[in-house]
Amino acid sequence: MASRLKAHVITREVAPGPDLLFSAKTCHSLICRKFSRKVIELVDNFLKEIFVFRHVRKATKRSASDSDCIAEKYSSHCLSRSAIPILTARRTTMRASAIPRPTEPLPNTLTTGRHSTLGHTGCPTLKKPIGSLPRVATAAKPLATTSRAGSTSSARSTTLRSSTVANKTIAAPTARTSNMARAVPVSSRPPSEVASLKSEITKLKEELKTREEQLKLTSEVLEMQKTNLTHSNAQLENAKIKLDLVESFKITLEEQLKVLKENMQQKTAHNEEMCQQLNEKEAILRKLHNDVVDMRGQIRVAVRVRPMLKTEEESSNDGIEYPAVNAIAINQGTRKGTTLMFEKVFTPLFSQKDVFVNIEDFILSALHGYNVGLIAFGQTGSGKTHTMRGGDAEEEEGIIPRAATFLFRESKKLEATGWKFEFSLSFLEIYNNEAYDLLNNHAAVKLRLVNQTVTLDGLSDHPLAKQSEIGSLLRTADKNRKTAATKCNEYSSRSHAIYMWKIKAHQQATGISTSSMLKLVDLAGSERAKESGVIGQQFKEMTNINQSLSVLQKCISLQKSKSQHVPYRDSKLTQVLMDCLGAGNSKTMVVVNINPCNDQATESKRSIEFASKMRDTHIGSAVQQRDLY
Ligand SMILES: Nc1ncnc2c1ncn2[C@@H]1O[C@H](COP(=O)(O)OP(=O)(O)OP(=O)(O)O)[C@@H](O)[C@H]1O
Repeated sequence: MASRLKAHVITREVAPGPDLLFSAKTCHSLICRKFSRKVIELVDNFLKEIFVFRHVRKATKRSASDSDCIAEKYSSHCLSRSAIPILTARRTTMRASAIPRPTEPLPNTLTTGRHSTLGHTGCPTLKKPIGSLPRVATAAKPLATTSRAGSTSSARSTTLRSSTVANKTIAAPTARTSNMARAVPVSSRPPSEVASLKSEITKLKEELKTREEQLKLTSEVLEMQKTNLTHSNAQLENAKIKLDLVESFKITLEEQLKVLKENMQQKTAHNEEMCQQLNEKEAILRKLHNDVVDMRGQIRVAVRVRPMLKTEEESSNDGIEYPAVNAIAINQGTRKGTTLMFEKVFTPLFSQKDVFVNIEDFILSALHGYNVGLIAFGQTGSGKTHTMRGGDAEEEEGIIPRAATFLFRESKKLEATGWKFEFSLSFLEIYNNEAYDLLNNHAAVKLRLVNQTVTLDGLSDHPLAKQSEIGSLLRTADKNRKTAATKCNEYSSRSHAIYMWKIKAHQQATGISTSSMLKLVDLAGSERAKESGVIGQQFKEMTNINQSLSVLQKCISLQKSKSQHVPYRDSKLTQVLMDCLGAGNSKTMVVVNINPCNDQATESKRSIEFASKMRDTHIGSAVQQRDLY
């Protein structure tokens, strides 16, 4: 422990000369030799002052000459001669790292007495154990030439060190020794040295002042930084508060989002359920609708009696009676006609719109995926073209343009339930038992009958994206269709016109796809050569018209009698209409047009009797035309 209690107080670290060493042993010796309290106090003060000096010097970089002043102070009058030998000096090298920090407690008081623990547990005169005081690196210059006096001290000075003692002993005279007299006071130093020291002091003072200013500046900067730090801390606090708010807001939003998601999921599920129910109900509705249509008859027949024309004012029209809403009887003079029942009887009072409203359900079946045929039948001039094509004015529009409007309107409604539709149009004319394309410069169309199915080679197909596109197509067809003036009709159709709609439908949800066909047929009118007064080409036309209509009637009659062979092949007209007449799976409606004039009663009666036959013709239930994949 004693070795740890060394107190190295180095004066020569600041001034050239030998180092002064107070070892634990020295202190111990000092006390054991019963130095007076005064001496010990002096040593104590010296130690303190040197300690303070070291710290101040470290902080202010004071010069070595200041330490000389301290040494001089003590050497001049403080330590007794007997103590000097104890304060031996020796050269010591101290590590810079061992320099005590300014916070290190100062040595306080040395104690005297035999029972001191100095040398065993540490120096009791110092608050910090002496041994813990560091060594300080020093230069090796002699402190003063007078230090040799210390080496000649009394017999009690036993710890003088080696050969360097004479040069290294600090001038530390005591009051009791004559060595004091040998100490060199400042006043006795050479003037040059004093001037140098003073200059050094002045420099030190200036440096101290500079340092103090720097310290002040640094303090101000520190203060500013403290203020900034406080400000930053306040900002940080604010940011933390905001972050907390944002966090809580985020949590609230997340909770709301969660609730919304749950609601959305529930509503989506509910929606899907509703859609499914809607689809199911729509399917049921369709089936019911088609069942109702099917129950009305195999070939549905309606009769339309046109009004009297201005050219017919001289004729009478009292021969036709309407015993019931769906009944008609045509009298021939005084002979009462048979009352016949039909799907519908349209009197001359029925407008174009009224007629269409009564048959639109039938056309709707085409959107539902069924093949549908609507045929206008009747003698020449009875109003077939008027019923099917109509006039240019909106209220005069016939079934063909109204069907276009209806199909687009209804398809939009069905699109709400997930259906998508594609429409395309083809217009075919059968003139003199040959087929032509009414939308392609009257190009010839070749009919091929394979397995009860007719293929129309060369017939152009025109996609229809908008309802407004139908107008130009109809005008083209009107222009290409053969008409001529006859005695019976100023604009008599000399051909059969078939307006064909191809309808493709697809529903994403159910995966159902259908391809159906709607045929709107404006037949040429049957006529008698005598009445129509046609000759030449028109006679040939009339013959072909009558022949094709005769085959049509024959096919319907044989279909009704469930004959094994129905001669559809005998005419191009019956080949094209085969699927509407019983060989296929179409829903078919025939509108029989009647001339109201009494003088046409025979022909009108023949027409309704044929219509009645058609009504009884079984053509089988229509089948939805689903696409198979
Ligand atoms: N319901 C009606 N209301 C008013 N006019 C009509 C009606 N039906 C037909 N007409 C008129 O009667 C005339 C003959 O009609 P339309 O040309 O349609 O007969 P059609 O049966 O087609 O004759 P064809 O077989 O010779 O072509 C036309 O002038 C037409 O405008």
